[in-house]
Parts: sequence; structure tokens; C-alpha cells
Amino acid sequence: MGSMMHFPLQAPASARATVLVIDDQPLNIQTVYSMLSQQYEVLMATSGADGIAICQAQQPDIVLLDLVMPGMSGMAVAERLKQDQRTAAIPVIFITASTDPVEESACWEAGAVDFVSKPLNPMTLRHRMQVHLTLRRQAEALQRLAFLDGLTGIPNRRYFDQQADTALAVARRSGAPLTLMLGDVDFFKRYNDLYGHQAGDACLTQVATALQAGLRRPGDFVARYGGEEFAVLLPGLGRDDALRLAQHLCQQVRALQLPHAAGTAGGTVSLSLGVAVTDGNDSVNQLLARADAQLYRAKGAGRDCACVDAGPP
Ligand SMILES: Nc1nc2c(ncn2[C@@H]2O[C@H](COP(=O)(O)OP(=O)(O)OP(=O)(O)O)[C@@H](O)[C@H]2O)c(=O)[nH]1
Repeated sequence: MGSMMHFPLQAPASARATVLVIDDQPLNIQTVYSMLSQQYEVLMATSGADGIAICQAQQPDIVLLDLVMPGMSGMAVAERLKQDQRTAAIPVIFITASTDPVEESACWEAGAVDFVSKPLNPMTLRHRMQVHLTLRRQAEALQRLAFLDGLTGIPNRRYFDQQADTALAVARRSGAPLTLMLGDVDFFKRYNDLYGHQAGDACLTQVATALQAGLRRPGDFVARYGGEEFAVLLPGLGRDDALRLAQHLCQQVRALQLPHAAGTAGGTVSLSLGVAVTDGNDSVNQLLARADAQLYRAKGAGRDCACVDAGPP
């Protein structure tokens, strides 16, 4: 299963945006290339199918799409891009020689954000693109604000709640297991009392980073669930693997070697984890309650350890 994230949680690294031009006429692509290549990375595709494949693999920032193409029409390409969650957020601008109002309406319905008329005016093309690139960046920045935890930089509870519903539905449909872990920093109140709230904040940030670094698969993520509590969602992970991973995550936190004089026996900051595995036939709240019960067991068993429940599968 691919990543469930619908938007980049990381801010874009490069300042230069990437535009994909889809047009069956290489000469037309050449024209657009000459207008844009100074400002943008330009990718090219001469068929709708190739264009869709490039969108899935390379995630361009924007698509310029020829309306009339043999085989798959521009309209069909736009519809396919909008239906696929991996490509739905990529803005599509149609390039068209058509002046037919019916066709124009169909472009909007296919999910286009705009269209520009042939023959192309380079200024108009560049301005339209800039407007939509800016809008996309702003929308993504807002989503990052809404879905990332301000202290630790990892996804927040709101993001977790949204993704958990989707992940449960996927587990139910696919029959693949889904694991939820709830992690809680041990004796964290004492940590704050001993080292101060600021050190506590820094500790939480390091724990979050260590947990994130311990995850490997694209659909996995860790969210800050509450104060010193973390939730980890792991699609496709069954009980045995889940327990192994949970023990590995406890180890990752120990390996930070953050001194905690009033903590567990090792004298460093440690984490307790409660693990619940489902076949999708739980609600989010039921799954959380099961993981929480295991977290309680782990605390009772001396902390710095993981407990997994006996539910399916
Ligand atoms: N520094 C800091 N502390 C926080 C934050 N959020 C919650 N806390 C503190 O985390 C502590 C949690 O304490 P408790 O729930 O009593 O649990 P604990 O001390 O970790 O003990 P056990 O869970 O039983 O191992 C509280 O003192 C909170 O004030 C935060 O964002 N920053």
C-alpha cells in the first residue's frame, strides 16, 4: 500500500517548480519548453498514458495539458488524475485552441484549474502558472500548519484521526492487518520536575524524531497524540512483526541516552508501548482503547517495554 499522506508534510526542498507538458505534438512541447525552461523544470510526455505515469512517479507541481490528443483525450487524462489520490492535488491547466463553450465547461468539470488559449501568449501562460503554483503552495502550507504538531514537527492528532479512519477502511477491504501503537514517555512528570519544562520539550522532540526514524514503510507514520503520548499507525503489520517493531522503537528511545535520574532502571529516558492489531473490524476508538489497555499493562510491567493484545489477526 502506498503512502496515505495526501499532501507533502515536508516543505518543498527546491525553489524551482516542475511543470509537466502533455501534448502529442513534439513541436508544441518545444514551443512551451522555450517559454518556460528558464523559470521551471520542464518534463514532457507525448501521450496521456505517459503523462499519467510521470505524474504518479515524479509528482510535478503543475500540468499543462493539451485538450485534443489521439488515444486518451486531455479531458480523460484530467479526470484520471483527479480520481487518483496520488495525483489529485496536481493542478491541471488545459491548453486549447477551442472556443466552444460546451468544451470549455467540460474542462472545468474534468477538474482543470484554468485554461489558456492557443496561440499561446508567453506572458499569460507564465502568469497563470504562477498564480496556480502559488495557490498550491499556500494550500499545502496551510495543511502543514493544520496537520503538523508545532513542537515536534511530526503529524498531530488531527492528522492521526483522519488517517486512522482511512486505514481501518483499507484493512477491512483488503484483509491486511493494521497495527496501532500508543507510546508514552516514562515518568515524564518527574523529568519535567527535575530538568525543567524546556528540557521536557526538547526531550519530546527527540523522542518523536527517534520514533519517526524507526519506521520504514511508506504508509507508516507516528503522530503526537497528546502531551507525552505518541500514536503509531502501521498498515499491513501483523502481531509478531508489530511486537518486534515495538521493541525496536523502545530501543530507539533508549539509544537517545537522554539522562533521566528519576526514570526507569537504565537511568535514561524510556518509552512504554501498547500495541493492538486489527483486521479492520474495530472502530478507531475501540482500537485506541485496546492499545491503551496494553500501554497500561506495559506501565504495570515495569515500563520501558511493549505489550501486545491478543485480538485478531
Ligand atoms: N515539557 C512538556 N511536558 C509535557 C507536555 N505535555 C505534557 N507534559 C507533561 O507530561 C507529564 C505526564 O505525566 P503523567 O501523565 O503523570 O505520567 P508520567 O509522569 O509520564 O508517568 P508514567 O506515564 O506513569 O510513566 C505531565 O507532567 C505533563 O505536564 C509538553 O508539551 N511539554
